[in-house]
Amino acid sequence: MISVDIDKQLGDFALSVTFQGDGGVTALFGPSGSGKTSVVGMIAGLIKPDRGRIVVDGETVFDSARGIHVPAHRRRIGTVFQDGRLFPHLSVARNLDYGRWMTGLPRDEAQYRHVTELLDIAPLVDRRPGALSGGERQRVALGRALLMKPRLMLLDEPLASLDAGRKNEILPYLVRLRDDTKLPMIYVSHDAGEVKLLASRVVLLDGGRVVNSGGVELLRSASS
Ligand SMILES: Nc1ncnc2c1ncn2[C@@H]1O[C@H](COP(=O)(O)OP(=O)(O)OP(=O)(O)O)[C@@H](O)[C@H]1O
Repeated sequence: MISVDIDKQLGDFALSVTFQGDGGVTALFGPSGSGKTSVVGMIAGLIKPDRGRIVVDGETVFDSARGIHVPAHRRRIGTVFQDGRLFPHLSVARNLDYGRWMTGLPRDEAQYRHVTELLDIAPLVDRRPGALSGGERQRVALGRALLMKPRLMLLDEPLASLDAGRKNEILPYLVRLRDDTKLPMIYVSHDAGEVKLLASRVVLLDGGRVVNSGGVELLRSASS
């Protein structure tokens, strides 16, 4: 489903990462500074690797040897960051529509209804992000990513900015999203509990390298 083999020098930090993800949730797990966000940025198309290859759903989106670097908005990858990154001056409805519009897709009313119901965000559509709780903002960010009909979801610590109560409020939505959409996902976290709940595969990163990969049982011996 996704295959990553990339090298990138970021200042003094050398990143060299190879892994494959299946159709389920693949967690990128590792301590702060291990390179998780940089890997996400390269899969999303926001950072260009120095060398390597990234294949998503059978399409090569980056290949240094063949000079392929598909721009981020053409990768059909839904990305959700820790802080949601909603546009503060746009209503929730317009935020939701943004990803779809950017990718040039026609509006799909049935999908819009389904996604807003799945995430319980229909009652929020007239508000601006400033009038939402942190958890509501993340649900809108998830909805915006889903509405661009991605073939892969990249979730970069989507719960990290939330307190424990809000985390527990959002986790069931992530489980629902995983089970309902069946979209492959890359889930970045340094919270072993979240990863055990959501992921089917774990890729352990440390110092810009993959130090192990396999099932969630790997987390028994890993520190968070
Ligand atoms: N543009 C850059 N220039 C120089 N160094 C960078 C750059 N981007 C990232 N780095 C360094 O690369 C390393 C990995 O950073 P990255 O944000 O990918 O780690 P992370 O595992 O996501 O960390 P965290 O869990 O704290 O978000 C860090 O040492 C960081 O300082």
